[in-house]
Amino acid sequence: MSVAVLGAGAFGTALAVALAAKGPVVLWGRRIGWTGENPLLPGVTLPDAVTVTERLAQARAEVLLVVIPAQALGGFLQTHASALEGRALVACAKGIDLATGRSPAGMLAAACPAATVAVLTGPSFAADIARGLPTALTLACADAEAGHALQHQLSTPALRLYRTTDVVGAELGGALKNVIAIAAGAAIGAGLGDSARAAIVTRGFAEMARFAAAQGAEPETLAGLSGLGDLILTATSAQSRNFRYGQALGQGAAFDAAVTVEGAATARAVTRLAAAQGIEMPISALVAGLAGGRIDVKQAMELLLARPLKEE
Ligand SMILES: NC(=O)C1=CN([C@@H]2O[C@H](COP(=O)(O)OP(=O)(O)OC[C@H]3O[C@@H](n4cnc5c(N)ncnc54)[C@H](OP(=O)(O)O)[C@@H]3O)[C@@H](O)[C@H]2O)C=CC1
Ligand SMILES: O=C(CO)COP(=O)(O)O
Repeated sequence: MSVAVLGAGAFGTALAVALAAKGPVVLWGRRIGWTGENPLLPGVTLPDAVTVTERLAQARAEVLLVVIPAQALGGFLQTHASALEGRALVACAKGIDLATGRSPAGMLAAACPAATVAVLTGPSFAADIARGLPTALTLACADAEAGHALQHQLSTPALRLYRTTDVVGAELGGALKNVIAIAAGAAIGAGLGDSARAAIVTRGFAEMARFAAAQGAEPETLAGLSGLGDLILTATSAQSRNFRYGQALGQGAAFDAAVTVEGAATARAVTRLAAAQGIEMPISALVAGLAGGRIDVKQAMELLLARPLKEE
């Protein structure tokens, strides 16, 4: 099986490094301005088995891992969908597209109807994967047979993939945990304490599960690696860009706009979808307000605490 990774950011590069343990990997980026070490993944030297290219035609593999941020994926597909058609496409981004309300796998399936679409998601920092640290992820594919094959093709001794056919649940867990991680970071940044963070993470998980169930996801998927597992990682680690962005909001500090923070746009996208479906997502709505600069953390907390008392 041949593998190519599309998107040479931190995560794409890390996945290419990990999969190079099993054979040659092509890593495609639209503008590779580096040699030897990707500045988005400092300290990681590429193995010889990884070929880096700016020519998409060189990424002619059977399995393509698509690791382009959710809000950029639509633009990429507009130009390049025909080059991806008919292959096994593994969506690795975590978000919901603001323009269409679709998940990355949904966007791939719409753009490439003859492709087999799967999802790779779960708790994993690029730096950990690239260093070969043990990691467990979820491989989701509606086609159980194809999912089984991909699970084995993409697992390595350090990267252990569990499989599911619940694509919707796996993707929503990964997208929504970023939103809640921003809220957790904001609470810590504003000095509200670890107890407040635990409350936000737990109530945030409740709204993740509520929204996902309404889209047809299995509750077990949300409670697994792709949902709760990734929420725990992202809401508790300063390695997370979403958490750090939230922290900056809580501190009233500036944050580098060039850093990928999927949860900011996803908060807006999910708030819009939830409102249209009558689903209550108070924390996500407040994160959308915070990210849009419409409210500050103090106002957000006042609004949360003023909500009517209710059953858990
Ligand atoms: N980093 C991590 O630890 C993890 C990340 N993820 C997910 O992976 C996805 C990618 O994140 P990550 O790699 O970290 O992000 P980075 O910010 O490190 O890199 C993003 C990459 O996407 C490229 N890109 C942006 N727009 C396009 C486009 N239109 N066409 C082609 N390439 C494009 C950028 O290229 P350019 O420099 O040219 O703009 C850049 O190389 C996100 O959804 C993230 O949530 C998932 C798990 C872990
Ligand atoms: O998805 C991730 C960990 O599983 C990476 O999180 P950040 O994008 O917040 O860094």
